[in-house]
Amino acid sequence: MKFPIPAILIVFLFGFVSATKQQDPLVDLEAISDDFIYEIRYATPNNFLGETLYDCAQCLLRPEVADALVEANKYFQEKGYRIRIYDCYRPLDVQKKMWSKVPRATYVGNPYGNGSIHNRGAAVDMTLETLEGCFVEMGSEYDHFGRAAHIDNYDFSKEILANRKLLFEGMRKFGFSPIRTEWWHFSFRKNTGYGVLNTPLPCN
Ligand SMILES: C[C@@H](N)C(=O)N[C@H](C)C(=O)O
Ligand SMILES: [Zn+2]
Repeated sequence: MKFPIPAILIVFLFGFVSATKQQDPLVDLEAISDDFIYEIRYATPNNFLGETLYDCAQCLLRPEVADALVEANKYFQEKGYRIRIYDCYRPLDVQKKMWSKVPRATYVGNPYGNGSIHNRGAAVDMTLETLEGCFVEMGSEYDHFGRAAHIDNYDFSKEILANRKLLFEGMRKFGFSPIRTEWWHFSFRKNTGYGVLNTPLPCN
């Protein structure tokens, strides 16, 4: 099949621009919006490893992922909720520590395989709370690695199922997909196009 030269050039340029864009540096979510609540668990010992893994509590994401999350948060705010962030970008070395404790790809991305979408700055772990700061029950604790966290488990009260529905529907509208085994984890679309990073969080 023959393509005219300008068409080939346009396809090439589009590919180049979008590949470059996907390697854009990470942005700090707090610098672009004041409307999130942060509880970065891996910056505290209150996590499944029981140790502090980050030197500071920051939510870094690829720019287009951060922008989409801001839009998702606006959507939830209109409904009386807001996003509480548990984790964003995660350096590959931290992923290795997690894997040494839980080497199960259903719950922790394999750092010796494709890595985690968190390592690419394109995933977020989060929940919802009301605008008054009240807890919204999702059926399990964050990082509970078991059936109570699975999104295809419907063995919950109507209230919990409604809360999960709100969460998943809202996130999907803005390009985020959940994973089957963790209700709190959302990966942004086209996520494997972003490179894996191992830069520590730039704490000042
Ligand atoms: C460890 C947990 N919070 C998580 O993010 N798991 C997914 C599968 C990941 O590591 O990418
Ligand atoms: Zn996650």
